[in-house]
Amino acid sequence: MNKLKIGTRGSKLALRQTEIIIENLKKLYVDIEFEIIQIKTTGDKILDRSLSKIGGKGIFIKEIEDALLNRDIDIAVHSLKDMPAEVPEGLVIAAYTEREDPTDCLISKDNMKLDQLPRGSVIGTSSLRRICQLKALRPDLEYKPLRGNILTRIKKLDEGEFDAIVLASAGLIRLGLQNRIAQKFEINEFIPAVCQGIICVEVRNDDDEVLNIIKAIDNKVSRIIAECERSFLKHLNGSCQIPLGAYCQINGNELFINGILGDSESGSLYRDSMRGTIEKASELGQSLAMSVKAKSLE
Ligand SMILES: NCc1[nH]cc(CCC(=O)O)c1CC(=O)O
Repeated sequence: MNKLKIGTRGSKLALRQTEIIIENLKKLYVDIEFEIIQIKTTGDKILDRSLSKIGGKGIFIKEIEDALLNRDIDIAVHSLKDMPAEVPEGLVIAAYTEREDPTDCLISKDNMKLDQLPRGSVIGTSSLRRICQLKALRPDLEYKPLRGNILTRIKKLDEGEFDAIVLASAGLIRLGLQNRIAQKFEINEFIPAVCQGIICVEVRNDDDEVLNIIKAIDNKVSRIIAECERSFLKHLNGSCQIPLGAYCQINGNELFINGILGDSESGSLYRDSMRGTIEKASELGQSLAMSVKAKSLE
């Protein structure tokens, strides 16, 4: 292998994340060349509707997976939180990165924190998970949809369309924009998206040569976190249409996962947590899914 073709979206964050993967690979393989191939996905093309309204799973992923299956690229780099729970036949996640800061954060006019925003302030976010959790803290604010890549969203805030917006801290940190963060939400009080902050590398599962190269940069802790949180996602049949979030922490052999399921109509939030050993990662994610589901049906 002398050249690796890497498929990615063309947003600044996607390209920075691809650079991170290349940096990790370059530490181990000095002779491999990298070619970056930018691919537009449905999520990049449709910008006037919420993800919850576009519907479907993997709208930032599908076209890149097709390129992988067609052998137009050798590997694909994705934000793991954008990946559906089921990976298509013929593909496999060969590596996860160390998790970047998993919190959600507030970016606001005059750097106001959530509890300093005047009643009626306009918050920009299209995420049902974020809206449910924000409404529980500030039912007196107004919530308006906001789509587009991170720089577009910050621009809309700066132009006065919103008083505050909520983003993943990881994306801002990766783009060197952490100085814009007014407040990071307390992680177990404001549960992140499943696998927020983790980047993954997807490969064809019959491509042994590439698989061997990529497996070398796999982070084993992130792999266990992904197994647990994505099992929670899978058993709730998760997509952008359902407000849900999970946060798994590993301490040695011990695993702790906190999860929420919301009801967009009523705004109710159902939460629970599970504790166990890392060998039971996927069972714990499943039990947690069953528990919050049962609470939501009570
Ligand atoms: N849905 C878009 C998306 N996918 C991953 C991230 C952030 C980076 C990450 O979670 O690793 C973002 C932007 C955001 O939610 O602010």
